[in-house]
Amino acid sequence: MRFHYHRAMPDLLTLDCAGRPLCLDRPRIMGVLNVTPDSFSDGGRFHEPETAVAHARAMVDAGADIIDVGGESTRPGSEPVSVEEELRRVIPVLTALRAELAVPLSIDTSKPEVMRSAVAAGAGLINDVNGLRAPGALPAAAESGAAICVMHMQGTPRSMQREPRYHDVVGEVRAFLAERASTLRGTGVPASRIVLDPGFGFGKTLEHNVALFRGLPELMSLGYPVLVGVSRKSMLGAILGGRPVGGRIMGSAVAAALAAGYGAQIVRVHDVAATADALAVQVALGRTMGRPTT
Ligand SMILES: Nc1nc2ncc(COP(=O)(O)OP(=O)(O)O)nc2c(=O)[nH]1
Repeated sequence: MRFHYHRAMPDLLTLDCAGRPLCLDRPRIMGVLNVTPDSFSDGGRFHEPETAVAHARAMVDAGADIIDVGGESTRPGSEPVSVEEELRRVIPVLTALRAELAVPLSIDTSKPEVMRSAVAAGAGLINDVNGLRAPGALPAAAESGAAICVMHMQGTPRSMQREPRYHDVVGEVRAFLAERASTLRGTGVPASRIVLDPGFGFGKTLEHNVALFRGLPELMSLGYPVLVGVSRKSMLGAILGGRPVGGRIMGSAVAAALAAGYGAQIVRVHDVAATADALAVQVALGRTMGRPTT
């Protein structure tokens, strides 16, 4: 059975990361580098620039195509970090990574000041879990020249998991992402700089996350690359019968392969080697709904 190429999908095979292109001819791996003391699964492990750079290099060696540097935890119930503190955490790491690594770098932030400084320090993609909703975030991202990953979140990290509610989670998330993409395009940002992300675990119950995952083809039909981040998240813990964070590597790798099978172009993960294996098998044996089969 031939899978028809998404007509809505532009012939977009390269994400423009401000001079470091990310080719989307196959599923790509975004390696997570949390430079925080309190991230939900690896907080504090890479707090120092030296250890952060060493971990980033190891992720690239294991198959990461882009490194996502984050200075503020967005786990449920997390407290915001000041601009100054976030800059203190991420800028030295971005500066060192820019000099050491050839892959594109991403900054995981919602603050326009951090976006601007991070791009100046070498970030080629702005990853905003807040969907550019902070004052000044949209122009900062648009003017940066970097690629932009816009993610859906209901509420804020502090409150989002209290009582997530949707009438039609896939339809509502799709509409939000469509509006964000259209608004960015209206500022002159080309499609080649836009990535969309449904935001698994950000103001969603397990049922919402499952519906969104199975609804990925509807997000793909918007015609932009889709990024999926479920690595080590509590939705997998629930699916695995309450499995703690440290026991979710296999589940995360399987989910990454399934996301790629639905056509997601980028997966954001902590465990790069396991994910690289899972994606290699998926590409070799699986269906790729977002791309022609021959
Ligand atoms: N685009 C995108 N960015 C994200 N950033 C952080 C997290 C949360 O995971 P992690 O960074 O491991 O935890 P923390 O926020 O506690 O640092 N998830 C996503 C995601 O799903 N998509």
